[in-house]
Amino acid sequence: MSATPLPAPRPSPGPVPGDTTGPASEPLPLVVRTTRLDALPGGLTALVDLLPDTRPLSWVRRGDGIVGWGEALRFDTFGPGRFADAEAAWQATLARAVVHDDVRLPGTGPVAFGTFAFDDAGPGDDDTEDGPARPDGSLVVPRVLVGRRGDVAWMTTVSVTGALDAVPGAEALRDTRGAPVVPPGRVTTTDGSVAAEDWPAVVREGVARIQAGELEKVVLAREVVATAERPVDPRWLLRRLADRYQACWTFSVAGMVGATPELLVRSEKGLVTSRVLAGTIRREPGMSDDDALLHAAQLARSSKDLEEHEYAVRSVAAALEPFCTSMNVPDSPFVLHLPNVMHLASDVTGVLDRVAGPGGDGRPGRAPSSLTLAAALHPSAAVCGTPTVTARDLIREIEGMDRSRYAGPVGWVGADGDGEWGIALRSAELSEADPRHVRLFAGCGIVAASDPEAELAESEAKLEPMRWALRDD
Ligand SMILES: C=C(O[C@@H]1C=C(C(=O)O)C=C[C@H]1O)C(=O)O
Repeated sequence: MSATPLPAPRPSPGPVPGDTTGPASEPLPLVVRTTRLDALPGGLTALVDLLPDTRPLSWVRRGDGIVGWGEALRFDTFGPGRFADAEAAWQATLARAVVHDDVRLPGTGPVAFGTFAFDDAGPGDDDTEDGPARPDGSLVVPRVLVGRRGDVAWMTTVSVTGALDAVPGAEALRDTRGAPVVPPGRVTTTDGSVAAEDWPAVVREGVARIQAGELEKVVLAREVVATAERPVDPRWLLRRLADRYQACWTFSVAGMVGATPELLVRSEKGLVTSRVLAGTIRREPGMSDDDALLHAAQLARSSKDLEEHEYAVRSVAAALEPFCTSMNVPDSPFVLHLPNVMHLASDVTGVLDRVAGPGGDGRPGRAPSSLTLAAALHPSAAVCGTPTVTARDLIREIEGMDRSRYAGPVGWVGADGDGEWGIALRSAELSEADPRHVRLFAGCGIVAASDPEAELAESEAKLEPMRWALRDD
């Protein structure tokens, strides 16, 4: 973190509660109401199928999760203060919110979806002639949210007029049928800022720096730019990803879309979980289950992958430790099977320490929010390297790409601070300037024994989910 003064969060030009009352008066409170929904259809894509427009909000896995649309409130933040400013804006909003929550589960009541840049200082920090740079952090409170957790489904509406909206429910849902989802048509892809054939040289440089003793691990990424025949509708991507990548969290926030297998942090009722991934083997198309098991066994024994994994687990455990009274860090990873790759995976868990009450009177206070935890865990060695600052500096020096929000936290936070934040991997950033353009990203953990050509092949395998999601078949 740098010591430069932080820019204040800039509220977006979207509807802000204060707008209706003029500049001098207090902003109107958000009025939030959650009611149970009795008849939500089931299935892996049932939630994302509800989304009525091309600015969807989503956090869905195996048919459970939350989706939202409309923008009751949005906060855009910039630079190294992007997390703290977003948290402050969220707390200020909650302090004025009026909440009727009949369901009381994680994801009910007020919820903000968020997406944050990987780097404290991306090349996009300066405003351009076309307008202000893309924000480094965005929190979006939808006008309507629908969620499901097992047998329970709910709908939340958020009013910015200071009064309750009409009673939400099945009728309101029927009204949400919006613009049809349009497939992207023919898609062509081209190299991003570093051509695929030049990328192994970047990896080779990373290996050389590691072998020279500058650092132990660095995660290097590349991008591919896709151009579609028609504007890319994020709902097209969400439907395909939610259906095929069931073990992943299918997300969409402010133009960042993907299906990530990596959970930076979930915080729920005092328990925190992080699913750490590092160490990868490709799963060839058409590979039999027996062959997949052989590959999995090979991965579980690979000392290079186990080393990469160990760095990532240690970084997460070290970042969580100050917040926890007890933790469980598995001794050895399991193998997570995905349609395109297999990963070494560890679920790190902990019990949150209740920080002292505001008056220092010894009464239990509020635990840190999931957003604060995500900020503390970011960037883990799974997406940056070890040691963190050396790896981050090397990424800035040799990667040759603006990561933007790729590999940054993406997810949601609720009123009590509970929430879920993934790492924006297997992801794409939709262009605001031209909705036919999409940047796809993939990166690989590099250690002393890494082979640059094998890493290029691994990055291709990690691009596969988004390449496939863009397909028009
Ligand atoms: C950086 C990415 O993935 C990360 C790197 C991995 C690896 O190098 O083995 C595995 C999972 C992720 O933590 C990516 O998908 O872009």
